[in-house]
Amino acid sequence: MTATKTATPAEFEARLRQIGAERYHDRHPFHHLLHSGGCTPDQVRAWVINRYYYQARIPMKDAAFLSRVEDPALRRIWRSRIEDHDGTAENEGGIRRWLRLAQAVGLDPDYVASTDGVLPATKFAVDAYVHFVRDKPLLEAVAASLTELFAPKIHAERIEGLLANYAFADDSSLAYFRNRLKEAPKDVAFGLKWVLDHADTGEKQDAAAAALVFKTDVLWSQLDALYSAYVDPARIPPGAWQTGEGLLAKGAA
Ligand SMILES: O=C(O)c1cc(C(=O)O)c2c(n1)C(=O)C(=O)c1cc(C(=O)O)[nH]c1-2
Repeated sequence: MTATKTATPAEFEARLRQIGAERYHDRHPFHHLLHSGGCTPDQVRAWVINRYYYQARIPMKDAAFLSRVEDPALRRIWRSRIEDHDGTAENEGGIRRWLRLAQAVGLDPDYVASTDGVLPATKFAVDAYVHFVRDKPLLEAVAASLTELFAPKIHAERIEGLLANYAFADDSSLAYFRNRLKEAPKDVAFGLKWVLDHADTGEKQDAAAAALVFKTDVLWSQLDALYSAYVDPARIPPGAWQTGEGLLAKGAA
C-alpha cells in the first residue's frame, strides 16, 4: 500500500472544514423544524430531554480525556471545559443553564436531570463518543471535539430562531447558547491548532479526519432518533419520554 501523502496544515484544515460543511447536524431536518418554529411544545421538550444527555456526558468525556493526558500544560488548558459545564463558585455552568431551559419549556428539571426517558439511540450515540475519547489516541480524541468549529453558527441560528418563534424563549432560557458563543471559540482555536500541529503525517491526518466524521455521525444519529420518535413516524421506543411525563407542577414555572 502506498503511504498517504501529507497535506499542508492549510490543506488539512480545509479538509476538516469540508467534513463539517457536508455532514454537520445543522443540515438535519430536525434543526430546520426547530429553528423555523415548526416544532410542537412536546417536540421541543423531547429535544431538551435528549440533548440534556449530551450536555451531561460532555464533562465526563473531558474528564476521561484528562485522565489520559500526561502533559500538565495540556491538562490545564483542557480542564476549563469541565468548569464551563459543571460551573465554578462564580459561574453557574452549562448544565444548570440547560436545566433553566428545561424549566422554561415546562419540564421538571429533576426529571430531565434523572435522564429517565432519554431515547435508547441517544444514549448509544453519546456513550459511543465518551468511549471513543476514553479509548482512542489523543489526536483522534481532540479531533472529534472539532465539530465545535461549526457550533457557533448553529447556536446563533438557534437563538434567533427560538426568539422569533417560541414564547418560552428569552435571555434566561437561552443563556446556555449565549454562553457557548463566548466559551467555544477559545476551545476550538486551541483544539484546531493542536490537531494541525500533531497530525504531521498523512496517516495521522486520515485518522483525525475519520474521528471528525465519527463525531458528526454521533450528532446526526441523535437527531435521527429524535425525528423518528417524535416527528415522523412518531414511533416512541419503549421506556422513552411520553407526552405528559416529567412536567412541572402547574404554577411552578
Ligand atoms: O448545539 C449544538 O449543535 C452543539 C454541538 C456541539 C458539537 O458540535 O459537538 C457541542 C455543543 N453544542 C455544545 O454546546 C458543547 O458544549 C459541546 C462540547 C462539545 C465537545 O465535543 O466537546 N461539543 C459541543
